[in-house]
Amino acid sequence: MERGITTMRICFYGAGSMAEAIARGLIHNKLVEPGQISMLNRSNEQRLTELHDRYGVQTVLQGTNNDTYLKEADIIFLAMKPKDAAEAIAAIAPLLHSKQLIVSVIAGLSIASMERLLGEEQPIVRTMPNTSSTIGLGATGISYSSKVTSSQRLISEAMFQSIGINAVVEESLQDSVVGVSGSGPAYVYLVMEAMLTAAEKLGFDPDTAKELVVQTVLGAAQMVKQTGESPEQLRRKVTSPNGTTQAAIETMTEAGLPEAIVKGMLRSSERAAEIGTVIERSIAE
Ligand SMILES: NC(=O)C1=CN([C@@H]2O[C@H](COP(=O)(O)OP(=O)(O)OC[C@H]3O[C@@H](n4cnc5c(N)ncnc54)[C@H](OP(=O)(O)O)[C@@H]3O)[C@@H](O)[C@H]2O)C=CC1
Ligand SMILES: O=C(O)[C@@H]1CCC=N1
Repeated sequence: MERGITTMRICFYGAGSMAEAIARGLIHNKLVEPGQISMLNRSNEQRLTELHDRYGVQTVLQGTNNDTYLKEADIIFLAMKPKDAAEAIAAIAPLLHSKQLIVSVIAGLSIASMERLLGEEQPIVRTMPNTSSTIGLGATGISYSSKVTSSQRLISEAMFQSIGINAVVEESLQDSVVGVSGSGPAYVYLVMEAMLTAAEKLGFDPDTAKELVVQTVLGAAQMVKQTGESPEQLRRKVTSPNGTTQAAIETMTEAGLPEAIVKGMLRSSERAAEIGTVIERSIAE
C-alpha cells in the first residue's frame, strides 16, 4: 500500500513568501507535522532561522551538505523566483529519482520546461497558488504531467485543499490562473489601500479606517459567497437611485476603474507567458 501524506517528507526548494504560505497552511491545518517539512534557500540564513523558530521546520542552505533533504523527500516544492528557476532545477536534477513528486509554484514555468530539466519520467505538478494559502483561504490552479499517478494527484489536491480551494485546469490555462487568482490578492490590497487613503481624508484615524475598510471587504466577499447572488446584483442593492453609491460608482467608472482592472489582469497573465518564454529560451541555449 502507498504511504499517505502524514508520513511523507516535503522539501521546499526556495524558502520565500510562497513557500512559507504553503508550509504554514499545511502545518496549521494539521495535514503534516513540522518535522516532515524541510526548507532550503540560497543565501539568506536569517530567513531560515526565522522559519525554523516560527514553525519548527528543518532548514538548511542549498549547497551546504543539504542533499539529504532533497534526496529523501517524497515531495519537492519548487518555490524560487522564475529568474532563478532553470539553474536551480538543473542543479538538483542528478539527485532526484522518478518516485519523487515535483510541485512547482513558479509563474510561467511550463511542464515541458521542467521535463527538459528533470527528464520525462519525473512526475510534475504545475500549480499557481496565492498567498492567502497562509490562512487556509488560498485559490490554486493545478495541472499534471503525464507521469503523475492517481495517488499522487489525490495527495496534491489534498495538500492544496487543506490550504484553500483548488481547480484542476488544462495547463494552457495556468497563465490565466496567474492573472485571476495568483496575482489576485494584490488587486484587492490595492483597492483597500485606496479605500484607506480616502477614509483618512474623510476624517478617520488609521485604526478606525482599517477596521471599517477590512470589515467592508470581508463582508462583501462573504455576501457573494453566502447569498449566491452575483456581485452585480449585490452592487445594485447598495445603489439607491441618485444616491451616494451611484455618485461614487459613476465617478469611479468615469475614472476607468473597471477597465483598468480587466486590463491589469490580462497583463498579469501575458506577463506570466513572457516569463515562461524567457525560461524556455534560457534552457534551450
Ligand atoms: N508571492 C506570491 O504571491 C506568489 C508567488 N508565486 C511563485 O512563487 C515563486 C517564489 O516567489 P516568492 O515566494 O514570492 O519569492 P521569494 O523571493 O520570497 O523567495 C524565493 C526563494 O527562493 C530561494 N532561492 C533562489 N534561488 C535558489 C537556489 N538556487 N537554491 C535554493 N533556493 C533558492 C531564495 O533564497 P535566498 O533568499 O537565500 O536567495 C528565496 O528563499 C515564484 O516563482 C513566483 O512566481 C506563485 C504564486 C503566488
Ligand atoms: O508577481 C509574481 O510574479 C508572482 C506570481 C503570482 C503572484 N506573484
